Formats: sequence, C-alpha cells, structure tokens
Amino acid sequence: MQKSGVHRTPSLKVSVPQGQQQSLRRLGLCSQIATGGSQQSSPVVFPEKRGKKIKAASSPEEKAKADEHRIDIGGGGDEKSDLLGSLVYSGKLLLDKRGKDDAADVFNKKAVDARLTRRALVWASNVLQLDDVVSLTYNVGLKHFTVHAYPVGKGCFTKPKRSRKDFRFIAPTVEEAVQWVASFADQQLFINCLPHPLVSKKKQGSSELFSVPIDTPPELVFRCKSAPKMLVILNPRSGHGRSIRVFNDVVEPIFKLAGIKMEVVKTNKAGHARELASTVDISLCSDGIICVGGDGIINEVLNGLLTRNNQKEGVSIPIGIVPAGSDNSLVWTVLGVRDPISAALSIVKGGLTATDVFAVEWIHTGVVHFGMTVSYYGFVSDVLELSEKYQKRFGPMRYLVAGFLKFMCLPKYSYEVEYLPAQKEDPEGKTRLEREVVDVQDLYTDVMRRSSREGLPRASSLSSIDSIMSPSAGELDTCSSTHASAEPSEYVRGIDPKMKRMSSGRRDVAAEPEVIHPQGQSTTPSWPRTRSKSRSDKGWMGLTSVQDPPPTRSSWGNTGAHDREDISSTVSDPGPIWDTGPKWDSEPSAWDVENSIELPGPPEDIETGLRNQSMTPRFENKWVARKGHFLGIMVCNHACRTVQSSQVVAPNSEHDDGTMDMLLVHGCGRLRLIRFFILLQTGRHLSLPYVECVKVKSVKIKAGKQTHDSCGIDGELFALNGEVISTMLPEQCRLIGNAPERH
Ligand SMILES: Nc1ncnc2c1ncn2[C@@H]1O[C@H](COP(=O)(O)OP(=O)(O)OP(=O)(O)O)[C@@H](O)[C@H]1O
Repeated sequence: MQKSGVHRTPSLKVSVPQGQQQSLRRLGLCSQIATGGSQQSSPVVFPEKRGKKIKAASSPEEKAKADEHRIDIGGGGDEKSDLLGSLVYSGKLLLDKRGKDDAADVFNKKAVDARLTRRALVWASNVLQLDDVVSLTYNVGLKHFTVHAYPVGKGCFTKPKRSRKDFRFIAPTVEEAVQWVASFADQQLFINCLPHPLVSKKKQGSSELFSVPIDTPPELVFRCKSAPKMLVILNPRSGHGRSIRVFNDVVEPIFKLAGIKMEVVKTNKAGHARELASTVDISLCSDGIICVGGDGIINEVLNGLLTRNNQKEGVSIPIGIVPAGSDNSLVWTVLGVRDPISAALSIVKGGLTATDVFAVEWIHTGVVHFGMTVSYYGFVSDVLELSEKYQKRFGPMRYLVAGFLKFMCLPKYSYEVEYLPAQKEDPEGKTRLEREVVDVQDLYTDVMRRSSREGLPRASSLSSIDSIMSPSAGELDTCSSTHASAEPSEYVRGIDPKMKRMSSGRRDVAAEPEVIHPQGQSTTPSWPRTRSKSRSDKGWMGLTSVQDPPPTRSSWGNTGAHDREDISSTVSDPGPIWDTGPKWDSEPSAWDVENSIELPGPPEDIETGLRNQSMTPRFENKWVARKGHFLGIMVCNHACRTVQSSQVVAPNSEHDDGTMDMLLVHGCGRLRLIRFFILLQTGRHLSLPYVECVKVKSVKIKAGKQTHDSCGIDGELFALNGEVISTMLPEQCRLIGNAPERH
C-alpha cells in the first residue's frame, strides 16, 4: 500500500556511471564524528563528503556529465528526470519502521538503493520531495538518522492534507550516515544535531565520541542553514479564537523542528501588533516577523514596520504569514498558501517575495495608512462596519449576516473618483501597461528613499473633476485632465521614488515656501481658493496627524458655497477612526536624510534631478475623473482571492506589477449588486456592462454628501472624512516564502 505523502514510482531507473561514484575521500569533520576520532583541532569544519557524493558541476563538460546522474522515473527520459534534479548522494538505506532494525543481518536483507537528489529523497520506489522536509535529526556516532517531513497525504473522502511523518533511516555505517546527513544539510535543510544517546550529560565534555563541544550549533557541524530568529505575533482573537490552537498544535512544532529561534507575543488589544512592529528590537526578529491571524494583523504589522523610526530597518524586516484568520487573501493570492502547515513550511524553506504596498493618505490631515491587499468604499465597507456589531454573536459568519442586512436596506453611494491610469490605448485599440522610460538602475527596488530636497505641494482638491462634471448625482461623467491638482504627499512620494520622478517636473513649484494652486493650468474654471502649504512649510514631521490649516476644497457643486461647506467639514474632520491618540512618531529625525536607505538603487543624481531626462514618463499623466453613483469601489493590489470561496476580485492584478486594479461598480440598486456578486463567484463579474476595471497608478476618492463615507483597508475600517489618495509603492514589503511561478 502506498504510504501517504511518499510517492511510489513503478520503475525507477538511475543511470549513474560507476566512475562518478568513486569515493572522493577527503578529510573532514564528518569522519571524525563517524569514527569518534579526536585529532581534529577545530570543530568548525564542514564535513567533506566521502563515497558516493557527487561534486557540483562547474564546467560545461562537467555539467553534461552531471546530467547523466539524473534520475529517470519510469524510464521517461530527460523531461521527467528534471522533476527530481541532479543526484547529490547515493547508497544503501533501510527504512526502520519499528525502531529496532539495526542488526547487520536485517540490514543486509532489507536495505534498498537510495538516492538523494536536489529535489527529493528516493528509496526503492518511494519519493519524498525535499520541499516537504522540515529538518533532520541526527545523534552523533549513530548509524541512523530521522527525516522530519510534512508530505501531502492521500485524502480518501476529504481534501488531501499535510501531516507529519518521521522517516528513520539506517545507513550501513556511521560514516555513511554522516555523509547522508551532510548531503541533506547541503540542500539547505536544518540538521538537529544531538549528542550520542549513551553519553550522559556529565561525560559530555570529555567524551571521546566527539571532537566538537556538545553545544556546537549544527550549522557549524554540518553546513546547513543557521537557525533563523523570528518574532511571532499571534492575534488570539483571529478566526474566532482558532489561531492559538493553530499555532500551538501545528505551527510551533514545525518551527521547533526547523530550529527557528522565536519569541512569541500574543496581542492584547487592537493596535498591539502595530506597536510591536514599530518598536521591536530588530535583533529579536532579524529574519522576520511572523503574523498568526488574518489579514488585519498583517496590516497592523505592515503599518508598524513602515513607520519605524529607522525606515531602513522597517523595510528590511520581512513578514511571514500563518493563515489563521477569517480570511487570508494576501498569503493565498501571493504565495498560493492557505493552510497553516503549508504556510509554516514555506516560512521554514525561506525565500522572499517582494510585494507592492499602497499608501492611502487622508489629504486633509496628512495621515497615511498602508495596505497590501485592497481598499474599498461603498457597499463592502458598509458591510464591514455593520459586521463589527455581530462579531461576538456570529464570528466569521458576521460578514454574511451584515451583508444580508445591508443588502435589504441598501443606500445610494455617490463618489468623486479621479485616477491616473497605468494603461494606455495603443493605435490598435489594445490597452497595455504604461511604461516609464527607465534605465537599468530604475529596475532596482528603491526602498523608502526620501529626499529632503523636494517639497512639492501636497494634494489638495479634485478640481479637475468639478470643471466638467454636472452636479446631478447618478449621471456617470468621464473626463480627462492633464493636470492633477492633487498629488500624494511628500511623505508618500518620499517612499516611492517613481512618484517622485513623476512629479519631478514640478520641483520649481515646490521650492516656493507657499504654493498657490496653479489655477491657470487647470481645466477647471477658477473659483476662490485658499492657499495650501507644502509639507515643508508646515514643518512636516513625518506621519503626524496634526490638523493643518484647512485647505479649501472644491466639492460636488462647482460653487463657492460648496467650498465653504467643505471648509467647515474639514475643520471638524476627526480623521480616521484609529487616529485618536498620538500613535505616530513625530520625531523629525525619523525622516532625515541620514536614514535614507542604502540598498542597491539608482545613484544619488537621480535624487538631485540630474537625470530627469531619462526618468520623465513617456506619456503625459492624464488623470481621469468619474463622478456618480457607485455600488462599490475596490482598489486591489493583487488578484484578491478569497480562501473560503473561488472568488477572484481582480483577476488581472499582480502583487508586484507596480499598479493597482480599480473596480468601479457603477450605479445603484439591489439587482445590480446581486448580479455582481453572483457573477463574482464564477469570475465573470468584469463582463458586466456596469463594472469597470482599470489599472491605476494612483486614485483619489471622495464620498458624496449623502453617502455614508466609511472605507476599508485590508479589512480594517476607517472613516473617510474627506478626500483620500491611494498611491502605489512598488515592492516595499517582502513576504517570507516563494511565490509560485507565473505562466
Ligand atoms: N488581542 C486583541 N483583541 C482584540 N482585537 C485584536 C487583538 N489583537 C488584534 N486585534 C484586532 O483584530 C482584528 C482582526 O484581526 P485578524 O484580521 O488577524 O483576524 P480575523 O479573524 O481575520 O479578523 P476578522 O474576522 O475581523 O477579519 C485586527 O483589526 C486587529 O487589530
């Protein structure tokens, strides 16, 4: 019978020329461990492989020879052999099921040919993928070693699941066992290297069995990867309290097997994760912060990291995700992982996936909140708000309940939307991503670079909309303007070099201490405006929520009266819900140039504008405006798959394409809404005539007067309170784990 998770192959043929199998006997620690020799003076020596270890091919000829070692499954030829990669080590092994097959006669009878390749361990007709292996345990001086793995089992009636399997193998000799273990270590697997079981603690120091101190880290004995240091932030409320169980029962054992040195902190209130991420000593989490929970806790950690005093540190800390919340769209969409075991394995295996971040800035207050998944307005954010009421009673079902209730008393939502498209129609009428003229240096991820030399006027209004739109709500209007009067703040542009470059032509304007809106440039008829100051004028202290002198805003009606109304609303603007306390660091030094990131990137002259020519976008930035009724607006940073269903909100969006996909569900009424949600289940929602999907670089949104103006960012609820602008910050976060290959 087939063992779960271990694949049997009907005929397994390996063509390894005998010549290549000759011993490459070299001196090393492994022989010392194997023989208990004590001549070795330094313990920090990588064990040289003996026997059938195959040397990595360096020259083309060697490579060609190495190819001959590929394992041919079922005689299928080269294509299939690539599945397992090239051979690393081979020999005889016995899978010891009962834990007492050590006897030589048993071994001789039952041992089978075994091979370790770059991707799998193969013995007899069994294949264990190395991707499923967490670590090995080896007791020094013994002939056996144990491989700890989490292969996917065979689900008879249920979905196949991963479960732990420990394979105890016996090698013919101690020396060969060491060779096997060292070969696994070469494949970046953690080796849990323990003393000989017979050595009592007292004798450990003087034991002749070892030439190394007993507490020598395994990475010094075997050349395996060193144990990572991580901070685990666990939201005990996530997934209706399921997260603690998920962590204790599933994730922690895997992390322990993998030798991860972790500090576990359970959050005690909303906002705790954010505080931790913004203040934690980096030495505690140099290899990452692991979030155990839903998308909400990840969002908190992201915001904490991006607002650390030292930006460089903040951006350098990768985020690992263990899905244990009511939904985990980010890790499912970006890394293709949706169960905690696979997530833990992916964290153990390492690798980093750069992911775009978007910044939503409240233009009136300058407050910025970051997200990685989606920001939404209209029906969905209303559901989010209503669902809070039912948190205790319905748990994860509360969204369904709130959705139904909101649907039954569906209000009308009206918005002003202005966006900078990332797509351009070419002469054949096909849309394609707008590309800036960039040189190679532009391809670097320029993380959190900020220049104090820039001082552009901050975003101020939707003036271009007003000029063209009729005040009649419900009518859909479209226009383009070549001059957007609102831009993301210097802070946001400071994070994203591309935004700065897009704005580089306005440097001269920025140099002025006070900026009067360039009315002449706008397509908007001029109406009285007050002056809005640039960030530098206001002694911009980074992410403060200090209320600025209220800038005048244009509103739905293009009249001064409306302007006045907006002023009053601005004055009393309480800002986003969470922004009630002094949570932001207001240290000016946080944004000083001395802290600018020194990661590989464009040279300084980009910052000084000397290379403006090559950085100027090829196309003139054309802001497009929409105004009217919208059932919903969703600005997605990735495809936004949901774990619970097969929904894919923005199928064409990628987490690292430097753009956001904005979905506008035009109009109002239940019929439209229900059609949208029904087609969303089958992925055909974009075909609806009232659904518009645009790739955008930046988008400004303002709720109409009668509209309940809440907004959701990655599942966190905020009050809209005026105009917000969302801006792309390409690849400003790194997730732990490798994204599946895209085709
Ligand atoms: N100890 C805590 N007590 C109460 N709320 C907390 C605590 N820790 C975190 N939170 C908040 O819980 C919210 C939801 O967290 P998360 O997304 O991780 O779980 P979830 O189960 O997916 O939640 P939801 O069902 O609300 O989406 C976050 O907004 C976070 O701020």
